[in-house]
Amino acid sequence: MTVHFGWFLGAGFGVQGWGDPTYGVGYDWTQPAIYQDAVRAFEGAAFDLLVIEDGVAVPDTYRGTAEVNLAAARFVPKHDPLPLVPYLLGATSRIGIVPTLSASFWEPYTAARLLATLQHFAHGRLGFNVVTSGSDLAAQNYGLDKQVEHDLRYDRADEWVDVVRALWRSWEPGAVLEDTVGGVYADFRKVHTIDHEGRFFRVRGPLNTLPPEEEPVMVQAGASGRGQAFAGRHSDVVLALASTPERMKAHRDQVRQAAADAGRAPDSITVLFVVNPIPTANAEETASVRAARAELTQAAIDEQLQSISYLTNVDFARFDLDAPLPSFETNSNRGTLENFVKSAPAGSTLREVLAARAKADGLAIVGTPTEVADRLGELAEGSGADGFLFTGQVHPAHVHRTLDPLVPALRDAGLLKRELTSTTLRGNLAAR
Ligand SMILES: Cc1cc2nc3c(=O)[nH]c(=O)nc-3n(C[C@H](O)[C@H](O)[C@H](O)COP(=O)(O)O)c2cc1C
Repeated sequence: MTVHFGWFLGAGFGVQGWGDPTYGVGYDWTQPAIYQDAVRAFEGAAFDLLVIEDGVAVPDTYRGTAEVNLAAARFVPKHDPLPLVPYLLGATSRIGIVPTLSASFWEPYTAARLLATLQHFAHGRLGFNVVTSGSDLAAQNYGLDKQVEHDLRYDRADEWVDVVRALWRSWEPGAVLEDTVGGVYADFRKVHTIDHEGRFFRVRGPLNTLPPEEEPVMVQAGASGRGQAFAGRHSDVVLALASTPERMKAHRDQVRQAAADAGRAPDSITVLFVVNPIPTANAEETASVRAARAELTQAAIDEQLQSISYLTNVDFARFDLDAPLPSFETNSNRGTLENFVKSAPAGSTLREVLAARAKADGLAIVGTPTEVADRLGELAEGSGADGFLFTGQVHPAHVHRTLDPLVPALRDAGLLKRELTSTTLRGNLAAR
């Protein structure tokens, strides 16, 4: 049986290919062209969607400085993904395009209007990845001293989604008459205020543009219990990280239970796992790729620590690498911290955690194209996963190094469909 495939652009609309020997050769990451080339390749491969990550801060949590992040172009610089969307839509005709929006920093009215406009351009191919933005640094760009409490962010996001959808429904179907004889563009009886007065938002409505015929697909990646409850209530698609069939199954079961708890059909949510396939030519290359990835150099330590520091708002430079990692809580990405800590047995030192993460393939699936396809087949079968998002930058060489060998192997394995049968994202997600 085929499953869904897509691409998660983890670097966002940011620097692509820094560190690769061909960085910047014949392309400019600040311009739309390489993203258009990449999305054409994804559509040609019959991938259902492209998700574009986003964040709104320059990380300087690790060692109290932005030095490592700026030197390695990690999380920064990054363009706003929304202006890229029309370029990607213009380059394609079937694949879904999913930019990220923050329910913590966007007014629901602004989001509802912007997404409605883009969905008209997209003819049903738009999605939106809703995040609650755990970073204190981001909060400080929006007038706060620090980010509001974790679960409260999701309470606010719940109301945010309700308001966005109420605005999309503020025009009844059939409101637009375009009656040129009678001189009536739209029927005022079918366009309603929403008069929302909630805990976090006051919005009168109605939306001052036409709602799209098909509402954009809501995507979400919360991993904590509260994050999953939010997804269970509202999401069409859930993105998740897990590397074994058992963990994938557990995560998927939790999300489906959250949907049931919210009175929705569990099948109404498509759960996609993010993986990093690394196709190799043979066993020898597989071994050397694994060995290189397992080496805990200072650069590799910095790479792991800058990332976990930013994602948890905690400077990991303050922990002794050779002492057991103390237990602590984060108000930021709870699920991310839990995954990090669980990478090694309880009581492990920070260095042991980092080493275990470097050594384990994690999200990486290293092997020949057939081995990668077989592994994805096992993961899908063992977990019931609805599909996978490949993560990686859209450096042109990287896209082709990944897709050219893997697409035929995935098709041979019966996992990847040959074409997108629908012209809408909902339609493609409903088809297998
Ligand atoms: C695949 C994936 C993609 C994500 N994309 C973003 C993103 O673009 N921007 C962002 O601020 N957070 C992003 N997140 C973070 C999640 O929205 C969420 O905060 C995180 O998984 C922790 O879950 P929790 O908030 O329930 O604790 C992503 C997480 C995952 C697993």
